[in-house]
Amino acid sequence: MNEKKKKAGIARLVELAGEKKALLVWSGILSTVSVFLLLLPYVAVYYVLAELLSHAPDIGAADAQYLLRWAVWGAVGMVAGYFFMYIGGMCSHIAAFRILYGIRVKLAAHIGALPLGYFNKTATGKIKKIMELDVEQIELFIAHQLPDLINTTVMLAVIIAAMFSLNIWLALACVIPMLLGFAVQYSMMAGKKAKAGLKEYFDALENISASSIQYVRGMPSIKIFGQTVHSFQKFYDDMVKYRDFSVRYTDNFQNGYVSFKTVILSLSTFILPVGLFFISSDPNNIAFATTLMFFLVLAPGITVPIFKFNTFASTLNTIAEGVRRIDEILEEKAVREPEFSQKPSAYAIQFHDVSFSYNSVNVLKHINFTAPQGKITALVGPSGAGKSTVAQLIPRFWDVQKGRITIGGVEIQDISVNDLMDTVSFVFQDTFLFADTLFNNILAGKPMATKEEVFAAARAAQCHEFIARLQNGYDTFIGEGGVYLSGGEEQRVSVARAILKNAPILVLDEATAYADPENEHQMQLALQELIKDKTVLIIAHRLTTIREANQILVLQEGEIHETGTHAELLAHDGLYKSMWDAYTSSAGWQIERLQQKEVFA
Ligand SMILES: Nc1ncnc2c1ncn2[C@@H]1O[C@H](COP(=O)(O)OP(=O)(O)OP(=O)(O)O)[C@@H](O)[C@H]1O
Repeated sequence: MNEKKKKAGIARLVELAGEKKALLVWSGILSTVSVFLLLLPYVAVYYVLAELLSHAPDIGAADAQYLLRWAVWGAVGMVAGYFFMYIGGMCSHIAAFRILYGIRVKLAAHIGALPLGYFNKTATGKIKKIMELDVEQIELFIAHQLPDLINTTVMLAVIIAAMFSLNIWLALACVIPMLLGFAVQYSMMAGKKAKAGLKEYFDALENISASSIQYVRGMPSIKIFGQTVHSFQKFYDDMVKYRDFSVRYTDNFQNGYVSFKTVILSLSTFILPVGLFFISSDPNNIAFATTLMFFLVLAPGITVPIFKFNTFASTLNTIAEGVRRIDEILEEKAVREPEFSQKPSAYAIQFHDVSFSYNSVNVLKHINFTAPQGKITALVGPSGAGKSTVAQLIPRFWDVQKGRITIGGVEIQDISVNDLMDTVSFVFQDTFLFADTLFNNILAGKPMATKEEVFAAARAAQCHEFIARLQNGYDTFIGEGGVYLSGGEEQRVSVARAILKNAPILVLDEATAYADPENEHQMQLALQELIKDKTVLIIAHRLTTIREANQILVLQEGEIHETGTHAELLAHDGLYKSMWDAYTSSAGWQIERLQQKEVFA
């Protein structure tokens, strides 16, 4: 009930800016000072006009000194105004980059604390767009538009006040059309329809960002199947949607904007008839003629701040939407950390009646098993049975909804995320290597490791030889601009990383998937080194790789269907036996080759 009202838009942006807003205040003050200075040339024009018109029949009688003095004041105002504007701009730029940095660090820290399950592929594009584009928009706004907003508001207020103090009728002739123009624009840019349109615009951009990442990643498949961009339906649809939306959006606002622009550019047209009406009734009123001329000079000058002001309505909406999306990430629930981390002293993994659903689709039902310390437990089963989900629950990709998972008797939610990550090593099917040297890629397993430790891990993972053959050895750069490794080589590098990390629990999810028969043997040697004395949970479709496991859990439709050793399960003649028969008949020739290799090894 007492929940603090959530701030939005600029107010939330200022909140996000935190203590860095002092510079923003300075920028605002300096901008305001510059406005007053930049108005000096207008004041000079007014007094010069007054002096000249008061000597209308004989302009040569005007006080030249007086005119010169005002001309100098006008010039001084202009130079000083630009100087203050420059300093104000510097302040706002420094503030903007600091705030930008602060927001990115905050986002990065929060993203780092999110459960690993959050990072599915769609989220990647979305996060990328928010961290790059939305944050960038905020930088532009703070550096340029916020000082302009202050500057323009003050300038308009002062000019309008001056107009009314000079002549109320001429001021009304100028201000009424201006207000009407704004009203039309505001109703279009700040109305519900515009906000909905903006949301649609941001969604369209996020979709394009996400689907373009998928498009680029999926390029090999698209090429192999000889298809075109049109065939990658999602990307194509998103681009069409964006195009149609942009045309519609522009079309909606075009009428309003053109009317607004026409009115503002023709302010003199409204001032002139009113002025002429008054002059006709009192032709000798020099003071009024001076004021009228001043209004006519001022009218084109005032259009610049008016146009700037006009863009703010849409900018404010854009910023509000950007800030909302940044908050969407910041509000994403981080992994809940225990108040006091308990470190397990033993490393058997136990699932106690665990059930789990993704978005209310139940994928694991009442899972109970123990993966004993120092032993190998294999998870097998048909595709979609829930094997990876079981494995991913251990390092808390997601938290279980029912039941408990313990390591050495300690519930995983009572172990701090850092300690849990130190306890568990993961080797995935899709290895992620950083765009860095091979040495640093292995070092990531234990950042404080010595060179010798890194080399020893690489030797144990059977990758030392191929690394040594590369021209730059361990200093070879991986990825863009460097060398590309085969899938099997990449997997061995990630095994080297895991060997270096030397965590007591090891989860291998299809870790040998990319190994061909030639390097499968090497991969097996690497894994044997890695799993020594560890609690190992291994998922493999190649059933030959898990024959020696101490226990095999057979999963089907989210339930443990059978448990036993390879021999026991074959004797049982159930699901495992039929999987084994299917596997060995389809892969028979490969097994023969591997067995031959094992004999000769
Ligand atoms: N992030 C996710 N969001 C929603 N559903 C998911 C997610 N990940 C997996 N699923 C679903 O959960 C079920 C189990 O998936 P899981 O990947 O655990 O199975 P698996 O046995 O490892 O399959 P495979 O052998 O094909 O890798 C599947 O129906 C899958 O579609």
